Amino acid sequence: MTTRTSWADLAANSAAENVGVGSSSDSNKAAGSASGGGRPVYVPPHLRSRPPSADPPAPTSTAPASSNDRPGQGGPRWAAPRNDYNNRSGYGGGGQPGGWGGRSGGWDRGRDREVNPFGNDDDAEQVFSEQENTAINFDAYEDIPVETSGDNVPPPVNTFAEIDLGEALNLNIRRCKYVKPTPVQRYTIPISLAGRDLMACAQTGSGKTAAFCFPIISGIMKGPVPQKPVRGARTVFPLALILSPTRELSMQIHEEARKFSYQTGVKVVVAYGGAPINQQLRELERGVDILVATPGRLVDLLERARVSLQMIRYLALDEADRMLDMGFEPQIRKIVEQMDMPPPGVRQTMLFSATFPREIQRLASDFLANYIFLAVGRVGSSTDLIVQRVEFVQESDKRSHLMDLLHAQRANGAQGKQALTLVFVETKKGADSLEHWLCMNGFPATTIHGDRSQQEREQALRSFKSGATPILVATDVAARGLDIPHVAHVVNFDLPNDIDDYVHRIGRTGRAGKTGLATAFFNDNNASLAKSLADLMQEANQEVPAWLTRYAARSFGGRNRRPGGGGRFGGRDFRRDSSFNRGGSDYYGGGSNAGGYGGGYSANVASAWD
Ligand SMILES: Nc1ncnc2c1ncn2[C@@H]1O[C@H](COP(=O)(O)OP(=O)(O)OP(=O)(O)O)[C@@H](O)[C@H]1O
Repeated sequence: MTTRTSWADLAANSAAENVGVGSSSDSNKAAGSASGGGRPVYVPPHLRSRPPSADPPAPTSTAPASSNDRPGQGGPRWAAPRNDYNNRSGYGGGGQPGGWGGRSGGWDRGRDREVNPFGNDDDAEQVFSEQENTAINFDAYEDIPVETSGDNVPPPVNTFAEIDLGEALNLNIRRCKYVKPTPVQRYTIPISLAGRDLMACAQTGSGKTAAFCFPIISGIMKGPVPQKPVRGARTVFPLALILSPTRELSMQIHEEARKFSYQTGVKVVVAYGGAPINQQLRELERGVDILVATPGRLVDLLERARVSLQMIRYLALDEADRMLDMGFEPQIRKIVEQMDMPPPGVRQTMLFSATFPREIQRLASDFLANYIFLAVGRVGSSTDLIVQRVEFVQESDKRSHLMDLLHAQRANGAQGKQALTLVFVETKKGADSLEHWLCMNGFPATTIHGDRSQQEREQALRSFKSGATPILVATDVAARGLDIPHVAHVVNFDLPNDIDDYVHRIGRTGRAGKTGLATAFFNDNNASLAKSLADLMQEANQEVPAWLTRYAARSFGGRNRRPGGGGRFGGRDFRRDSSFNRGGSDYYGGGSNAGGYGGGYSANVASAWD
């Protein structure tokens, strides 16, 4: 069953492509803070922004300390690069008489100059610098199937230039070297700018982060200056809330959003668990327009009355299906429904994921008003770009099999090029023990899981990204959202129980138009996954081993079994399902924009989700 030769070729090709045709150099830093393998100690975002001593002093302000103050909005910030929002009342004089006006782009009140998030001091970059190529492979997306449904869906755009995002944001898009919008961006940005609620399902690695960040930043830039409600002096009132399920993903979104909002006057702050809350509180007090947070830490901040959601205009849930599954749903309901957030229809709500099971769509619809459903891509991941292999490996043989793969990868890997391998395991203990074993056998590995301290998690991620430790053993904490360039190979050492988790895991490679390789070890313990795995692979034009097909045919009753065959991925609006009986047109509005792809897809998704 071993396919060492062909596997090795694939790994080598994938490695070469991942290294040689890397994604944006900026994106390498996007995850955070986290890059910079040479740095011994993690420096939290707010400390990274400490002023150089030569910085000019912060301007004096006579304005009251409103947490939503946007520094610089009255002055040269708007004057220099942009002239498109000059006529907005409020962004200038108003309640902030010259308060921040003296600062050219990006001065932060009471402290220092806005640190340039594009600054290129990242060690991780140097490892790959020769090979960096910032272009996303759009050819891979040319004929991508797209479906929209809902009332009056705004038409998509083809270029960023067609959209009035504002000059400062456009400049940052160019700094990110985004030449044109990805398909999910082409559709979602006009929808969001039109003020519509949205449930968007698009493949892993296809640019969803920018898809929700751009309209939020642009909307805050253009929107009226908020009047801070009278409340506890230390309560802050963000205008936008972006929730994500893991700390590392929140950090990554924060870093991305900081780049997009550089010199726009829009202030982005992150709050997540495992890090000292006092530092985050201090950062919040300096002003926040967009708060990126994990649910647990946000609840803490809300209960301390240090954050109020009263002024929220935009709510985005990244990995929304995960945020609404059993683990997170109570917290999310508390945040969205039981605190002081404006209701659906008043705020604008955007939900994004690569997977959207029907049951979760139903739950999610509670948070939305007259929303548009968007599905980009045929399946729940850019699986055409990811070569998927599944090998039958008994539990007791997994380690030696992994060793074979790694040796083959090492032997066939492109000379001098560093390809990263991400190995998913079931348990935290299993992660530690596999990491130890790999290190003992001469393969530098590190691990990320929920039993490690936050500092250890961040250090592990930095070390992996930089290439210093090219193997990362992870639990599902690393399965979603993380955008790590140069991951050439994802190994499912232990397969997950849920096919959606598999989709997200393999999506850590093959991102932004690049190809990748995913290998799964399958044995009897995974029998319940056989059917959905075989269906997924078939749908993505992958070679399905005959033995897996036989397992699939035998697997009855597994939780992932999808009777009716065919696809099961999130490309269908549950409101269009015949079993959805809540008022039909009332609810769904009937305006379907489905199109752009043929019956195959529709037929497949029609049988989705039993
Ligand atoms: N328009 C664009 N042009 C070029 N690169 C882009 C563009 N938009 C996004 N990217 C890059 O594509 C990569 C993937 O983007 P992102 O992390 O937002 O994917 P995602 O859809 O959220 O994936 P996941 O489902 O895994 O969370 C990032 O490195 C990002 O910088």
